[in-house]
Amino acid sequence: MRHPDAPAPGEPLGAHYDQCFGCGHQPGGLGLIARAGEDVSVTAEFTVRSGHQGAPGLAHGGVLAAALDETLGSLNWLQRTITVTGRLETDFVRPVPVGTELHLEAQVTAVHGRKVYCSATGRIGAPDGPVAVRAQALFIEVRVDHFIENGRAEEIDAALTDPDQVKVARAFEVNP
Ligand SMILES: CCCCCCCCCCCCCCCC(=O)SCCNC(=O)CCNC(=O)[C@H](O)C(C)(C)COP(=O)(O)OP(=O)(O)OC[C@H]1O[C@@H](n2cnc3c(N)ncnc32)[C@H](O)[C@@H]1OP(=O)(O)O
Repeated sequence: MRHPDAPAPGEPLGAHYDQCFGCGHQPGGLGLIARAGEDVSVTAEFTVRSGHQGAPGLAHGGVLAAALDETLGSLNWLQRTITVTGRLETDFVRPVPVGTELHLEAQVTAVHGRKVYCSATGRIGAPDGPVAVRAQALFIEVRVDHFIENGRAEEIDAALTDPDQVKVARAFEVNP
C-alpha cells in the first residue's frame, strides 16, 4: 500500500495545490501542515483562527470537517495515487475554541480496487490531547483528467502551465 517512493516518516508533504483551501496559501484557508507518518499514515496541524468561527469563539463544524478531509486527502502522497473524497462521516466530540492547535492524524485502513477506506482523528492542543473530531471516509481513485474535465478552465490552464504543479501531479500519478 505504501509506495516505495513515498516521503519518509516525518517529512513535510507540502501543498498539493497552492490555492487549496486546506493546504495552500489562501488568506482565509486552514494553512494545514501535514507530514508523512509510518506505513500509510499522516499527521497534520492547523490553528483555529477567528475567521473559522461558527458560534462565538468556537470553530465551525464545516471547517473541522475540511481539516479532516484535507488530512485524509494527504494520504495521496504516501500512495502516489490521486484520490478524491466520495464519502466523509464525521463525529464532533468536543467544541474546539478559537486559538486551538488541532493535531490530526489519518491512516488508510483498506483498499479495494479504486476505493480507499481511511480514518482520521483530531485532538486538542497536542498529539495525545482530548479527541475533538473523528472521521471515517471513502476516497476514490481518479486520473488527472478528473480535474482537467471538471475544473474551471482558468485555473486548469494556469495549473497545467505551472511546472511546480505539474511536478506535484507527477508525484501522484506516473502519466498525468
Ligand atoms: C491539472 C491539475 C492537477 C492536480 C493534481 C493534484 C490534485 C490532487 C487533488 C487531491 C485533492 C484532495 C483534497 C482533499 C479531498 C477533497 O476534498 S476532494 C473534493 C471533494 N470530492 C469530490 O469533489 C468528488 C466528487 N465526486 C466525484 O467526482 C465522483 O462521484 C467520484 C468520487 C470520482 C466517483 O465517481 P466515478 O469515478 O464515476 O466512480 P463510481 O463508479 O461511481 O464509484 C466507484 C466505486 O466507489 C463507490 N462510491 C463512489 N462514491 C461513493 C459514496 N459516496 N459512498 C459509497 N461508495 C461510493 C461506488 O459504489 C463504486 O464502488 P464499486 O462498484 O467499485 O464497488
